[in-house]
Amino acid sequence: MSWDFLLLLLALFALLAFVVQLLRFLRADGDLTLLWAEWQGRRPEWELTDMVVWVTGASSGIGEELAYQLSKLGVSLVLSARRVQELERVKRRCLENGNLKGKDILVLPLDLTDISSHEVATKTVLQEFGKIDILVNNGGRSQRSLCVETSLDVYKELIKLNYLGTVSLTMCVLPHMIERKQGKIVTVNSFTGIVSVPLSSGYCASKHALRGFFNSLRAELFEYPGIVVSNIFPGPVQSNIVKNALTNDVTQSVGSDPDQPNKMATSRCARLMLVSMANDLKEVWIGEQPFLLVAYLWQYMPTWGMWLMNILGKKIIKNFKGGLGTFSYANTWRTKHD
Ligand SMILES: NC(=O)c1ccc[n+]([C@@H]2O[C@H](COP(=O)([O-])OP(=O)(O)OC[C@H]3O[C@@H](n4cnc5c(N)ncnc54)[C@H](O)[C@@H]3O)[C@@H](O)[C@H]2O)c1
Repeated sequence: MSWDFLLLLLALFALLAFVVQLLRFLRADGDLTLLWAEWQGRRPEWELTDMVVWVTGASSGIGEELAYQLSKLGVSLVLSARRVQELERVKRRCLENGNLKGKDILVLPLDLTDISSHEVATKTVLQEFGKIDILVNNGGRSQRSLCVETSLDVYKELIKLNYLGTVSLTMCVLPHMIERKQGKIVTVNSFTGIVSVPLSSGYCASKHALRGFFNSLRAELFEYPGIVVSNIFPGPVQSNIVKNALTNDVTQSVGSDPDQPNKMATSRCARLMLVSMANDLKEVWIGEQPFLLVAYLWQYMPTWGMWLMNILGKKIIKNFKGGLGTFSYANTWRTKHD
């Protein structure tokens, strides 16, 4: 066999390996660090047991599903949102399907916009369980309205809830984590904290603000390597986020979500969040294609990302005005993961 032939074989093999990796990447539903952690990293079942985990927005969607998966890991859970009956329902399901006893779950009603209540809520958790290992800043609301038609009250509400409410609760919990020199602050951001999309200007602004705040906070906590500040950026996930999204009027919500079947399963998103927590990942992207690729494009080639968004934006706005799902343009090229 000649050297030329051997080199050709080697080149073909390298090309094949590259194509396989590219295809894997195109089917990925998380960033590569996260998928590596899921494959080779620490498992939530080993790492997160015996922890006290406080989840805001636990009455619905991602927070609710996270509560169910956490309840199977043997953690102590604090469930917060505004509606007590909904939290009690989630608690009952956690007890039915998980490994916890009634005393392991605290239902703690909390309105993120009622900032004056956050200190008392934090003290209540500490009195009940003596520590907070993980704060999951998950509660929030989205928006579907054109900027030019939107009342300033909508912007105020989104910043008050998504940004200031989250910052305020974090500031209440932080001194306790600093005292213990350990803890995890996990904030559910969004792809819209990276990519700016039409119809969500106030929501994008609140999520971009969260990204800036928590990245600065992490840098300030350099003396406390045991405190992990983790930002989770999901793409579209099945939940009530669009149904409850604000419109151009702060008293009105959207009320329905035609896109629901086209989104990532809530259970998959929650599982990848647990993997991130177990592996102390600091920036985590979770989403199906093509949304994940759009996030990569926006982050690494912003001019192309903005060019693409101008094209998609027209379609998104047209769909919204026609009462269709805003993502229906993406249905032809989606990966499906359970
Ligand atoms: N579902 C998605 O497509 C998606 C994508 C990216 C990011 N997110 C983020 O995920 C988080 C969870 O949203 P979801 O998708 O599960 O939606 P959801 O509407 O199903 O759940 C939102 C939760 O936040 C709570 N909440 C709303 N206002 C509150 C307030 N004033 N005080 C306390 N709690 C309040 C709700 O009661 C609910 O429990 C949000 O921060 C959202 O921005 C969602």
